[in-house]
Amino acid sequence: MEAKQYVEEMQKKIHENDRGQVEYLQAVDEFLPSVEVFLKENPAFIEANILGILIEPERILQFRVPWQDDKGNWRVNRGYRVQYNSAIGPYKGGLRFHPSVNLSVMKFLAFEQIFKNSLTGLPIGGGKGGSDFDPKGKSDAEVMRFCQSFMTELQKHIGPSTDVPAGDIGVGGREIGYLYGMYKRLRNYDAGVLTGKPLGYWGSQARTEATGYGCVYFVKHLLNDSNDSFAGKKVVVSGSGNVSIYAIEKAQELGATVLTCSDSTGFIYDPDGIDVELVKELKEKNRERISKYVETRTGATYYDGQSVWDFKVSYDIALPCATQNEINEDQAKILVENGGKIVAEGANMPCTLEAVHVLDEAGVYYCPGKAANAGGVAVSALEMSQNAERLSWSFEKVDGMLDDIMKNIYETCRDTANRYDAANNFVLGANVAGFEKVANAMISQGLV
Ligand SMILES: NC(=O)C1=CN([C@@H]2O[C@H](COP(=O)(O)OP(=O)(O)OC[C@H]3O[C@@H](n4cnc5c(N)ncnc54)[C@H](OP(=O)(O)O)[C@@H]3O)[C@@H](O)[C@H]2O)C=CC1
Ligand SMILES: O=C(O)CCC(=O)C(=O)O
Repeated sequence: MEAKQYVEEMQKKIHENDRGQVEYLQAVDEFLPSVEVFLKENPAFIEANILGILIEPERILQFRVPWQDDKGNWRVNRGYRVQYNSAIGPYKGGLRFHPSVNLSVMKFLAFEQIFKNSLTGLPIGGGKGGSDFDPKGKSDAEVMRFCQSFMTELQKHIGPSTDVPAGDIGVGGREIGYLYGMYKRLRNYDAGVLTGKPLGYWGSQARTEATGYGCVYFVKHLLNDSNDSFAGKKVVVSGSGNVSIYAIEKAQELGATVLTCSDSTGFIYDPDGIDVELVKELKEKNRERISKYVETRTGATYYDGQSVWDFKVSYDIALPCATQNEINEDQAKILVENGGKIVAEGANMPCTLEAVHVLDEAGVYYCPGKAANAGGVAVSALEMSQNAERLSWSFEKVDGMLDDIMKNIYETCRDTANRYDAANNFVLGANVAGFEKVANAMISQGLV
């Protein structure tokens, strides 16, 4: 069968089988057409029906999570773990606690994680999990009881050599601590079962910073290719969580001015450059709304209920770091009109397919999340290595390794795109390079 026909048949089948799973189908629709060039050159993969097998998750777990709130009421949420592909290593990927979590969101994230993890060059397979539990507005005790109940079930399915969860939206050091404590109680000591652990007990230096820093390192290497740098650049960032904070910090350290940050209620415009220490205090420490920023920084403006991506202001680089589908087609047009030349995704799938098309047409360098935000999971894999050898490496060592890994990912995407006469098509580069390694591993293992 011809590669084109094979890919189209796969797309049709998945749309029939998983009707209504909007985010998941979007991720698949981005991926499948871009590996056609590779399959054309390698028909043996078509004969092995590699896509048909790869596209089916190895296992999907769904479970109930009962927990008691501070008033003694019993509540229940839905828990998930999608163990998508283990061809190159144990399932690896974060846990998301957010009311928007459903099976489609979990599957899209786990699917993208397969190729992201492959791109890191480290031995990690793809998985993702989470719950529709909303930690916002809950007391520490409520979050703790939820995490303990969640782990009571999840522990049956994970382990340092089988599946190693970490954080994502709504899951930071506090949640990882509660989850780890419960795992340890039920299964005895196993430091490597979760990553993103606090530094006091088996966490890795630079894991907190890794996704945001890594995203900026990816862009740094892209800029280096044309003898350019972050110095003097204007940057817009969305979100004010883990990824955003450290993307802002590193971009400013490299000489850029970051003009914006946001949360789900509105955004901040600070023409003098975002005060990242203030954002850390508000969001990481006090769990406040970002609107509080302007109480301290009076030169900044808060735009209530509005998106950064509707804002008209001149900038060079956009780093969407909040959530999926935050930039639609119209907003991509505004981004281009604003002068944006590079979009690097700190978040997973923050641009719709239509938005990506607008950016491509305008010649914007579009760096997809599975490449640009791979620094977080890469340092998670380094945390696993440190846990296994019962050692802790220095911040400088881990940060240096992160920079090298991001350079390697950037060059792999660039060179793979060039190999298929698709210069600067980092979607093709990331998908083909990530896929090739996983597909080869699956075939050599007998496609089981
Ligand atoms: N943490 C990591 O290591 C990695 C994270 N990512 C991705 O980066 C993104 C951000 O994750 P992370 O920083 O860890 O998460 P956090 O929970 O730390 O922060 C998320 C930020 O995004 C905002 N946000 C979340 N959902 C929405 C929404 N529906 N609309 C508008 N704003 C929203 C939040 O605002 P509010 O506080 O109001 O909810 C918050 O500012 C996600 O796409 C995640 O999958 C990718 C790779 C690794
Ligand atoms: O650190 C990890 O294992 C997971 C990070 C993650 O969830 C992601 O890359 O989207």
